[in-house]
Amino acid sequence: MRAYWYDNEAGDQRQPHDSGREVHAEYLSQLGVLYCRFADEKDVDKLAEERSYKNRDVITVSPEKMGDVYEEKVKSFFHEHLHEDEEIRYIRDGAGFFDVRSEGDEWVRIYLEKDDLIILPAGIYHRFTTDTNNYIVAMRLFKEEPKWTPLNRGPEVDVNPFRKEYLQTRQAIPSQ
Ligand SMILES: CSCCC(=O)/C(O)=C/O
Ligand SMILES: [Fe+2]
Repeated sequence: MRAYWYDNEAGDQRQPHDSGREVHAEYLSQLGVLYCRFADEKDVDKLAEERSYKNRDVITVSPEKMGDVYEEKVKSFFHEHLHEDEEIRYIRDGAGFFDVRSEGDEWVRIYLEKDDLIILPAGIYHRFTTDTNNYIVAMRLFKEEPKWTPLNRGPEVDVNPFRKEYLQTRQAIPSQ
């Protein structure tokens, strides 16, 4: 895992867009974003049990696996959105970028590779993209049935109760 401020330069989303300004895991945790490195899948079983995650699936995001819909899918993952549940992703192969909004509404880019696990809190605005290798395999954990429900950023979603709850719990974040 490596986290840094996104450079906001135009260009391919799959490029690193690395401003060179690093972000530490402690700051991510202030945003409610938790990171772990698990070499053993049993550690994920334990985490799933502790947090009452009953279901999981494995998604491969690549042109080989997805065919014609790959570009469309990557575009939809990169559209800024939130979920009403936590997003837990455990990377099994390949790599990709999760971008999360900071308390000042800037993008923090988090690069994840095999054995990295991330937990994004409900209500945080974020987006995802593969890197230039166009290949990631991720385990997705679900409390209930496997389902991906993004709520794209907009005035209605800004006042979504899960968004408001997220902002309330993050009120005391000092800017970095
Ligand atoms: C690599 S998992 C696919 C992306 C995804 O599920 C998501 O919610 C991105 O924000
Ligand atoms: Fe998401």
